[in-house]
Amino acid sequence: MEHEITTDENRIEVDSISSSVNEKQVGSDYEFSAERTTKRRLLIQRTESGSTSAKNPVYVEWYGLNYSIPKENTNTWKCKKSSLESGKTRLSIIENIHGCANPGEILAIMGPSGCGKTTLLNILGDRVGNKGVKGTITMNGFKPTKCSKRYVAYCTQDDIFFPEISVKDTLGFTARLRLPRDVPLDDKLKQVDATMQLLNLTKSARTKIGDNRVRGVSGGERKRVSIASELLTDPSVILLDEPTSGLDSALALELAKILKELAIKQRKTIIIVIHQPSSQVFEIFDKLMLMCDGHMVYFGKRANVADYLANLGFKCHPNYNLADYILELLNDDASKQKLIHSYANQVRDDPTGKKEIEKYSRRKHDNNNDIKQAPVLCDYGWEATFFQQVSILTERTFKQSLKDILSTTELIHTFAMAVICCLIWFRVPFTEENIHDRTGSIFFVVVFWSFEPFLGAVATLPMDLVMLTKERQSRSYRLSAYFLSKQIAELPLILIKPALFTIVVYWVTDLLPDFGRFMAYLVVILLNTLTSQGFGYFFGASLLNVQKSVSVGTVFMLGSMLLGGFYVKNLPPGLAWLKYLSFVTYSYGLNLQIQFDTSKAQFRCGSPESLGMGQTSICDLLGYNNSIPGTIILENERPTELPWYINFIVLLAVCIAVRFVAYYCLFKNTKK
Ligand SMILES: Nc1ncnc2c1ncn2[C@@H]1O[C@H](COP(=O)(O)OP(=O)(O)OP(=O)(O)O)[C@@H](O)[C@H]1O
Repeated sequence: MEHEITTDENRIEVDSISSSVNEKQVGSDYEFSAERTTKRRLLIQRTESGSTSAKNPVYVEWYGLNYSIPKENTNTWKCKKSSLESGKTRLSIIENIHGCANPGEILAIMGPSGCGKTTLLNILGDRVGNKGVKGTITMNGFKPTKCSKRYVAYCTQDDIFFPEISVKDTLGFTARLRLPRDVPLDDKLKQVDATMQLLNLTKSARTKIGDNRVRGVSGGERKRVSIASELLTDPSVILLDEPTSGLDSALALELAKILKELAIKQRKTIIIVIHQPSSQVFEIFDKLMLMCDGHMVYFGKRANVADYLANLGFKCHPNYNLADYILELLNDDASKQKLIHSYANQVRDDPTGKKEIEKYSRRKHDNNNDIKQAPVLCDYGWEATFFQQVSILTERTFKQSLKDILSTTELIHTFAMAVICCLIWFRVPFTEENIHDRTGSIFFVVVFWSFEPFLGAVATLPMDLVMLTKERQSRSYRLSAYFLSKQIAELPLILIKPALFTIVVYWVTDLLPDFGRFMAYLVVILLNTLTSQGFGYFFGASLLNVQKSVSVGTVFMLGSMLLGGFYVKNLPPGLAWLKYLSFVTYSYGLNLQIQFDTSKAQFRCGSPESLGMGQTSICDLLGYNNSIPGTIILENERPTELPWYINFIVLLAVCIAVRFVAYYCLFKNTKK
């Protein structure tokens, strides 16, 4: 044994455990040795003195917790009864749960799959809202507030990250957003390095996180990044949902030891949901809560569980892993019923479990009266100022969106469309018979740069939602900072493709050879791109579902295209106003004005042969000898009579307004 760590309740010989594990695990990418143990200890000690959690330990207690969800078409008597009581059929997910977790300890929650462990953790981490939740949760004896939630870190079962960002950057952004604002940036980055070393992530620091589309770090490394990003913020309470899944046994044990040392040295309160811990990991836990079918089966010291079970007639063989044995019992119908009833019987005089947890909570017994009786307070509403939030999030969004918006596939796609347009409309002559080709190319480019940015934007908000929710729940930043940074970061990226496309296609298809007109045409295409991107954000924010927003948004875009003035010149009587609702009308109208409303636009008169059967030349009709002025064509082609500046102002106003509406929808939809 190298060293002993003493808690108030029991002595845990953390390092004696390590000696029984193979020093070098075959197939593991992990250095597991005495050297590693020393390193871990040094890293934790280095942060020990400056630890926020050490200064703000938090005692978490909960009692009488119930959670139910609406359920339709159920025939069970239980649901019928609750239906009568509440006027609604409800399904109970967890019932009458109580427990407590003290600073310096690890509480493990175990039970078979689907028994309600994650639900309980979600409730403790305030991730389910108030609907359907009954019971009391306290932090240092007070109800949790927005402020106290900042002291709670929740490491979810699913690791949620931006796939294109590297491990180090991911942790760096978290540190900059969530570490106290008075900590200098250098120290925040040092903290990132220390946390990466602690979780052995230094080797993969520059590797992107990845996902099922992008190859990145391994599953175990991603899990460690997830844990690192929570540990980094130095929380007083850490909730971890299956942190060891995807880790090999050596890594799982090392992680358990890191958590144990953090708990003891930094006075952290750790609650961990775990499926099947090895016996060494199991030994590290201080308290244990067993659940089955939404009920409690045991709450108390981990060291006492074997005796508790033995007294009920379930004696574990000394050579058998106790954790495995417990799960076997909880998966067996007869034994689980006995265990549920025994526990219910034990607390029958204490229906909410309040008295029971007083036995185990050290809140009233620990020495520091100031802390244990105080609510959890914080100095600022947010760790980073609004402008810091915007700048950090802009940098992060830019890094991620750069790979999404300007990916090779996207660039090839734009290049291919430019080639097709150049081939189809190569040097369209300024002749009467080619007027339709010219207006067709103008319309197509407007429509292309409506659909392309729309489809790119419509999915981003629903896809960011999980990350947004996770980070907003830990009060990392304001929603307005997120939305503003998204606009700033994506603005230059979204404009690059239409700009390149227009530069090439404009000159190859031989639109009006006038630089000023070209620039005006380009500005309209870019403004049109931003407007349709804004509509993408709007549909994404209002429906927050990729499939639904794409479906509804596509109908809107097709409607805008049909009303844009190219396909239908004369709408049915009474419906002519509809064209003013389409932003394409304004962009297309503007570009027609740019191309035709000038004396430079002259179109050679066509002959009866070149115009085709039955076509009468405009020159013959209006008495032009050689060429038709563009203004005459504009009269016939343009979708509205509006002057160019009105078209421009309306397009600009729609572009800005739709973003405000999108933000409002996002705000409404993400508000609890
Ligand atoms: N919002 C919900 N809607 C429908 N069912 C739900 C909801 N929340 C929880 N449940 C159900 O409640 C039960 C408990 O779920 P929970 O995720 O808490 O289980 P668990 O013990 O964490 O399982 P696992 O170990 O497999 O993750 C499951 O049967 C789940 O399907």
